[in-house]
Amino acid sequence: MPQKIVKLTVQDVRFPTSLELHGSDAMHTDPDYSVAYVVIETDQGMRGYGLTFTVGRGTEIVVCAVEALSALVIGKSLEEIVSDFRGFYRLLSSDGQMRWIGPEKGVIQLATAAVLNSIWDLWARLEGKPLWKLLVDMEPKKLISCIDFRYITDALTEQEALDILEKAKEGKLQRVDQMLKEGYPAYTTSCAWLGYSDQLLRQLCNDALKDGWTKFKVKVGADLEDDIRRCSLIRQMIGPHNSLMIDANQRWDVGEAITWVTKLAEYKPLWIEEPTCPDDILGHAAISKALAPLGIGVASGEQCHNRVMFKQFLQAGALQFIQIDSCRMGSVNENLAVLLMAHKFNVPVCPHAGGVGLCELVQHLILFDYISVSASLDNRMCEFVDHLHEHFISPVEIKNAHYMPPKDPGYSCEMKEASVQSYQYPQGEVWKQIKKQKD
Ligand SMILES: C[C@H](O)[C@@H](O)[C@@H](O)[C@H](O)C(=O)O
Ligand SMILES: [Mg+2]
Repeated sequence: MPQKIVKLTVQDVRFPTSLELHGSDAMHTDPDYSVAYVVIETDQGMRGYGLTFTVGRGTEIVVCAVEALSALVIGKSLEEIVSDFRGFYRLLSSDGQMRWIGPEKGVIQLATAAVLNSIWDLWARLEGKPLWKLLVDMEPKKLISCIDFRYITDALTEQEALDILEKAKEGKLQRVDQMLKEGYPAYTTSCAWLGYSDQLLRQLCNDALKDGWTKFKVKVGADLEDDIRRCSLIRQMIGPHNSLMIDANQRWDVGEAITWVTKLAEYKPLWIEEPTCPDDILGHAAISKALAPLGIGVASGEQCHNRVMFKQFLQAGALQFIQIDSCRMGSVNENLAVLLMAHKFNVPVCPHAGGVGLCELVQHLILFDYISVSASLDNRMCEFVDHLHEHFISPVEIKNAHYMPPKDPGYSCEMKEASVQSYQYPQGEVWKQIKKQKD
């Protein structure tokens, strides 16, 4: 019996993380981690859950965009959608009256991600598999049929994508077993948000070392003296062999990025993340070239709009680490394209995660990448941030600094009903209290 989607709801759910400066960086000094939370329902009572991550006030705009897209979803059956998923992706991303406000970028692409994430979740639930397993078990031809190759065939053809997936069939079962036993390597960003005091940073870093973390990311970019002090402190605590990454969240101009990072080179960062404007492909290429002799790579992607931008970053040799994001681009469909392109260009994928639900979602994609695409763990790791997992029905499981593969069917982003109620903006209890205290 086909599952016809008869309902789509979207909610504005915000967490007051700015109160303790969790998530703060050189550009987002007081973020309230938020989601546009989507629930779709079929005529047979099945549900799919999806979300996109946003920050604070921006959420209400994303919610409007999801509402605008909902008419394209309601009335379709899941079978109809997944039998031509490429076509459905195009329907959402190329709607003649809405593509003007994108195309495939910004608010409308965040909304597309939320909607498509809920469809992938529903599909995986109906197959009784966690999303990563749905992808891993899917025949290459079917996987390819989910990807829109428009604008990327000069970098990756369908045939090349198929060949990559066919080739990676070798050793796949062993890699599934390995992941189930060991999990996928992770790094932590939780210790060193920009707004944290040195004392807190020290304490969190100490705890993380005790918990077996070996890779740490530090926020930089607002004040050079602060950065020198914080990087030196962390490097001293973690020792010479653990990894340190730094993240400027787009703070600098190109020349400034090169000078600033050169001054931090003695702390041996593996990468500088988002040194400049996320749209500046040639700028990133220039920074990469200047920092290569220092052994520092450039990473970016959490605010990279779409597969076309990633294509150009790869073609220009502008990034040494590709940071896919489960909610910024057009969901699994578009991320599959980027994983395959990154493989062709031989650039490791180290996903962006954190926020609300980003770890829950992206772990599926990186497991798929290892098992079915890259077959390598060299220079690869997935971000982890230890906030807000308690609001999810199937939260991530971290063991010994590794993501353990999720077992529950779906895409892991169903939230607890009580959390959605309390944190809904502005009517949730938590926000009412905050307002009362302010008044
Ligand atoms: C506002 C957010 O916390 C960002 O700072 C965060 O996503 C960050 O760039 C990261 O790499 O985790
Ligand atoms: Mg970042």
